[in-house]
Amino acid sequence: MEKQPRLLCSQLSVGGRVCDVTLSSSFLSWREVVDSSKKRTAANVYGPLKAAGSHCVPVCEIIAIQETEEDCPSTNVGKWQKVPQNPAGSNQHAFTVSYVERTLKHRWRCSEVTLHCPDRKLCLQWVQAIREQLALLTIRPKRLLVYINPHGGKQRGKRIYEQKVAPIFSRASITTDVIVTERANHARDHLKTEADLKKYDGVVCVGGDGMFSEIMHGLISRTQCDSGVDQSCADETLIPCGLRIGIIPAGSTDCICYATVGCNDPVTSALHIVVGDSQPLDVCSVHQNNAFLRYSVSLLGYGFYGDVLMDSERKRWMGPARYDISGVKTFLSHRYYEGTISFLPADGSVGTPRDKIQCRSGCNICQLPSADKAVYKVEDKNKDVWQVIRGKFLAINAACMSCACPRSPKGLSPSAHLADGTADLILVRKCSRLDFLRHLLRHTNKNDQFDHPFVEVYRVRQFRFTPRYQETDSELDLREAEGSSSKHFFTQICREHQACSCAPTHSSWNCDGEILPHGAIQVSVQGEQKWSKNIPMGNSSSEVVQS
Ligand SMILES: CCCCCCCCCCCCC/C=C/[C@@H](O)[C@H](COP(=O)(O)O)NC(=O)CCCCC
Ligand SMILES: Nc1ncnc2c1ncn2[C@@H]1O[C@H](COP(=O)(O)OP(=O)(O)O)[C@@H](O)[C@H]1O
Ligand SMILES: [Ca+2]
Repeated sequence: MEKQPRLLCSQLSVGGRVCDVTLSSSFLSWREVVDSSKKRTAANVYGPLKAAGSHCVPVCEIIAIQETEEDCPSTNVGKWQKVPQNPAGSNQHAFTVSYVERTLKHRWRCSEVTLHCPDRKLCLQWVQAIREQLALLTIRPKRLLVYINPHGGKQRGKRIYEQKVAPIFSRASITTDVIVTERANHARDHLKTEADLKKYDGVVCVGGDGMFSEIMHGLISRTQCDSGVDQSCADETLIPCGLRIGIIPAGSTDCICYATVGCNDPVTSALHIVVGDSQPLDVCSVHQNNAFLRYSVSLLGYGFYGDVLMDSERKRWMGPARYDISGVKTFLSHRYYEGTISFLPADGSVGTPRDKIQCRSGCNICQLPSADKAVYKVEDKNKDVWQVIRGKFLAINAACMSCACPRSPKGLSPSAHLADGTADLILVRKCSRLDFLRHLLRHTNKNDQFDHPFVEVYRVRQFRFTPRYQETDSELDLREAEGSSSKHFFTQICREHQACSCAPTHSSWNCDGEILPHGAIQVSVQGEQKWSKNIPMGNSSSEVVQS
C-alpha cells in the first residue's frame, strides 16, 4: 500500500478496544493498540491479535458516515434516552461508518463500524473530515431514476427494490424517482419521450435482460433523436448517451448483470451503484436492409436459442423455470436451419475466442483506445475481407460479452470481452442429438464447448445472416452451382410450390431475451468508445478491484 499523507489520526475506541485510527485521502484504517507491557500469550507472540485488530477500508468504498446516537431504555421512566455506551466508560460521542465488505463469489455486503470519541468536538471533526473525502468522489450518483419491472423473473422486483436496495440508496443519501412499469415498453417510451434526463445521474433497471434492453433502447433512441442521428442507417456513428444504467437483478437469466458483476445479487449491485463503479459495454446494432431493428449487448441467437425463447414466452407464468422446460423441448425437437453467414473478422490484437483470457474490470484489451489497437495491429490479410460460410446449423450465436449466468457460470463464450468492439460468432453445425447435448453440457462445466468438430467460433466486427428461404435468386443460383443438378431441381420445386411439405423451417432471433422475428439481419458491433458513457453501473469484477 502506498504511503498516503494522514489527514486525521486519533486514538478512538472500537468495540471496547482502543485503536489508532487514521484517515488519509485513500484509506480509513484502525488498528488495535497493543499494550507491549501485556504478558505475551501464544496468540499475540506471532502477531495474530494485532493482525486481527487491524482494518483498512478504501475511502472510495465508504457508503456513508453518520453521528451515532446511542440509546437504551431508562429503567425509571420506561422511555429511551441517550446514555454513554463506551465500554471504556469515558465517552458517549461516536460516529458510524458504513462500508463495502467483500464476501465469497464476488458478493458485496454493507458492514458498519462505530468509533467512539472522547469528546464531541473530535467526533464532529472526524465526521466532517470523512464527509469531505466522500464529497470528492464525484463519480458517485446522487439522483437516480429507477424503473421496476414487477413481472420479471419470480415477480419479486418490487420487493427486492424496497427491502434490499432502497435502504442502501437512502443510507448513501441518493435520492430516487421510482417508476413501477405498467406494461411492456413503458420504461422505454418514458425514457424516449418524457423523462427529464437532466435531473438524473443515472437510470436503474430492476429486472432481467429484457428490462435492461428496454431501458438501453430508450436511452440510445432519445440521444440519437436529440442529436439528429438516423438510427436506420447501419453505417451511422451513434452519439454516446450521457447517462449510465445500473442493473438490479430481478429477472430470469440476469446474464448482463452476472457477466459484468460476477454474480446476480441485488445488494452487491446496489453497492456497486453507490460507489459509482462503471463498465463500458459493446453494443451491437441489428439492421435489415437499412431498417433499424434492435440493439443487443449480450446474446443474439438464431436456431436453438431463438426457439427456446419463442417457446418459453408462452410459459411466462412458470417464471425462470420456463427456460428449462423450453430448453429440453427445443433440444428434443432437434431442428436445424440452413443459411449463409458472412462476417468481417476482428483484428488479431483483440485476442481470440479460445485464448482463455477472461475479461475483467480494467481488462487490458478493452482499455486500449482504438488508435492504440491500430498500432498493435497484427498484419492480417483477411482483416477487411468478408468471409462466407454456408451450411446447416443447429445454432448461430453472437455473444458481445461472455453471457455468463447462473445456468452457465463461464458463459456462452467465456473469453468474450465486454468492451473490445467485437462479438464472438459461434456456429454449431448440424450434428447428432448426443453431440449437441455434449456441447450444451460443456457450458455448465470446465470443458471447452468449442472443442468439437461441428462447432466453429470467430471473433468478428460485423456479420450478416440470411436464412436459405430468404436468399435472393442470385444467391441461390450461386449456392446451387456449388451443389448437384438434382439439388437444383429440388430447390426449384420448393421455391415454386411454397405449400409443399419440405418447406424450410424458420427460426427467429433471440436478442437479449426479446424475440426478433426477422431471419435475415446485418449486425455491427459499435466500438466501446462510442458507448463509454452508456454503461451499466454496478459491474466491476471484485477480483480486480481487490488487487
Ligand atoms: C442439457 C443442459 C443444457 C444446459 C444449457 C446451458 C446453456 C446456457 C447458456 C445460457 C446463455 C444465456 C444467454 C442469455 C440470454 C438472456 O439475455 C436471455 C434473456 O434473459 P432474461 O430477460 O433475464 O430472461 N435468456 C435466455 O435467452 C435464456 C436462455 C436459456 C437457455 C437454456
Ligand atoms: N409492467 C410490465 N408488464 C408486462 N411486461 C413488462 C412490464 N415491464 C416490463 N415488461 C417486459 O417484460 C419483459 C421481460 O422482462 P425482464 O425484466 O427481462 O424479465 P425476465 O428476465 O423474466 O424475462 C421485457 O420484455 C419487458 O419489456
Ligand atoms: Ca465484446
